[in-house]
Amino acid sequence: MVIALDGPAASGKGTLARLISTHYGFAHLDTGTLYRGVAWIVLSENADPAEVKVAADAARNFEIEKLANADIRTKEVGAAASVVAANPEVRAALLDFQRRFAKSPPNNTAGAVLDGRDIGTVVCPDATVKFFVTASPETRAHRRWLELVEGRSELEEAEIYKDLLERDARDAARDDAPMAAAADAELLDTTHLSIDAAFAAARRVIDGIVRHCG
Ligand SMILES: Nc1ncnc2c1ncn2[C@@H]1O[C@H](COP(=O)(O)OP(=O)(O)O)[C@@H](O)[C@H]1O
Ligand SMILES: Nc1ccn([C@@H]2O[C@H](COP(=O)(O)OP(=O)(O)O)[C@@H](O)[C@H]2O)c(=O)n1
Repeated sequence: MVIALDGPAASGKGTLARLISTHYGFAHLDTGTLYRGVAWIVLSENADPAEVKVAADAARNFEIEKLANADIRTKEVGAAASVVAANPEVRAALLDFQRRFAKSPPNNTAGAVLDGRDIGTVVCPDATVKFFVTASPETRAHRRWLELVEGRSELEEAEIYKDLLERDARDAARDDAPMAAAADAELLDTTHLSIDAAFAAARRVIDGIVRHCG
């Protein structure tokens, strides 16, 4: 069983994916880590994320273990991730790993949960359950600000808001696997939902589909 969660930055898809994976005992892959990882490697080589060949080489040689001590959650790495993610060669290099994870999750778990931007549309179009998780831009910026200020108190919320909108626009406008809700995705707007309430809503959808199928 595969559960796909897509949606814009800081909408809560990763939080939901982690809770779902723990609750159902499924393996979880945060696919944003792959794009952030490639971006981090490019930036650490002092190269430009927009350089097609450099980013493609980094993606082809990518190993998740290389990120052990990398700080990939920063705003700068997020912005560079959305630049390398628009490169079709980068996307092609990372596709196989994601599909293999979904098909044969590690530790033989009964299912896999993947979150990203194109899981329900491109990576796993046959996923059992698909969510498109959203929240208002103001809510998302506030959540990301709360998350980032812990380590980097100089960041302004307005700066984060601008960055999220730029990243969303780039992710939605690219030609290859743009961020989009699959036609059969459940829309989950978390703007006015606590984490617990969003998780309960997701569980109702999953349990309903599983009951219907099984
Ligand atoms: N429903 C919610 N209400 C309040 N905060 C939330 C909610 N969902 C997620 N968060 C918080 O918002 C931040 C971004 O969530 P995250 O799951 O990382 O988003 P995404 O994976 O979509 O980028 C995290 O600090 C998380 O704890
Ligand atoms: N399946 C995916 C996952 C991430 N990405 C890219 O990677 C960037 C970082 O993804 P992320 O999921 O870590 O970002 P957040 O939502 O956590 O801020 C996104 O802005 C996208 O450009 C993608 O293109 N496709």
